[in-house]
Amino acid sequence: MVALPPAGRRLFEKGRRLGLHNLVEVGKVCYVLAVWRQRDEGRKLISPQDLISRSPCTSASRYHSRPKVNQVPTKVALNRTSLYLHCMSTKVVQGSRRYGYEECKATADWLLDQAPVRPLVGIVCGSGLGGLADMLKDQKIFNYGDIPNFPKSTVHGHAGRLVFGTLKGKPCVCMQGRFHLYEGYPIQKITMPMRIFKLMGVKTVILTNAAGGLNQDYKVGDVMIIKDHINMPGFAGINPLSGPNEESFGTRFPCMSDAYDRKLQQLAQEVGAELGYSDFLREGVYCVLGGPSFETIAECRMLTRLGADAVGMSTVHEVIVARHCGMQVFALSLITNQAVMDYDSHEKANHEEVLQTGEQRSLQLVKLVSTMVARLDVASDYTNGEAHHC
Ligand SMILES: O=P(O)(O)O[C@H]1O[C@H](CO)[C@@H](O)[C@H]1O
Ligand SMILES: Nc1nc2[nH]cnc2c(=O)[nH]1
Repeated sequence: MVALPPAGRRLFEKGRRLGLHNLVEVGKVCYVLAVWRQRDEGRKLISPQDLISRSPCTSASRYHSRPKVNQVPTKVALNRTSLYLHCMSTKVVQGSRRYGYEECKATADWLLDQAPVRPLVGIVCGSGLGGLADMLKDQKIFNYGDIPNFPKSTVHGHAGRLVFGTLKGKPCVCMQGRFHLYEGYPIQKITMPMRIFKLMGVKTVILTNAAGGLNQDYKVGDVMIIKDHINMPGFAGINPLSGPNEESFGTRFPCMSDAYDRKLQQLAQEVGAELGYSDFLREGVYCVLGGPSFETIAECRMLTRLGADAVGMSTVHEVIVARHCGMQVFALSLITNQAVMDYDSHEKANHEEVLQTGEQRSLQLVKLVSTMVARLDVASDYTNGEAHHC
């Protein structure tokens, strides 16, 4: 065993504590930590691409005569001469920079390398609303479990697949399944896909969710255009932007009074009216709670008094992160159940009813969203028009 410099030794030990006994065989390696011997270089965390482009004669690249971009060296030799390399799982990296730019970039690059299109529109499917992804043409599907750094879906009704394709000619990416606080993931992790969307070139994010109707005028099956939100966990300091600000994504103190794009709300109203959906199309305020327990009667009454029209366990965290990095946001709630407000009621909120309502309204939601996407005025930063296709 060669003598490692202290920084390298600490990382090596940390990797072992995390169970990475054979670093050489860590499959989902996304980062390479290069510890340079030269004092003035210090410690550097670099992406595989950087490593490959910057140091063509490292032991890693020598081992794999010419590693492809995004192909992380699977075997790393340690040598005394100039460079010590360690392949680390993101677990190790998390300790210093949690779900930051580098991890998001590595995942975005990994996806773009294989995706058929550079998406301009990102869609998130709520509980039971995964059918939205089926409308994409020329699909390329990634299971979440195969995507570096991506969490896995654990909730019934969230398939756990990222689907690329085109919708009415617009390049899209669709999350067939999202992540929730109650699944036990850190809030930064559940919102990470928004930053990955951004880095892939997404301009507009369309989020859908299943929600309980608090507004007494709402009926099961109504579709609510979200015009504003109440971030209940945020009141307790649970906000995806807590911690050091990632300046490369956005400002420390992002504005939220314009979170939901007004023009897109208008477009949804117009499209809804044209499709004959006005009877069940609403506009209101969505309140997020942590879940997974549904609300008590007293909680529902309180939320109504606070001005919420619908309650759920998602979306708001994603919206905050999407707005922080400058994407345009539109969101819809499908009212899958009536929140129970009355002690005489025998109704009980349950996930089966949520999924069932999703299925029943699926067609109309698909039509509404796809017609909106067809009319979206999105343009790519990737200059010439053809660049949407990779
Ligand atoms: O918000 P989505 O993901 O649509 O799911 C909603 O439905 C589930 C409860 O039935 C909760 O996860 C709630 O947040
Ligand atoms: N918190 C919450 N989430 C939901 N998702 C679908 N229905 C509900 C509900 O009634 N309450």
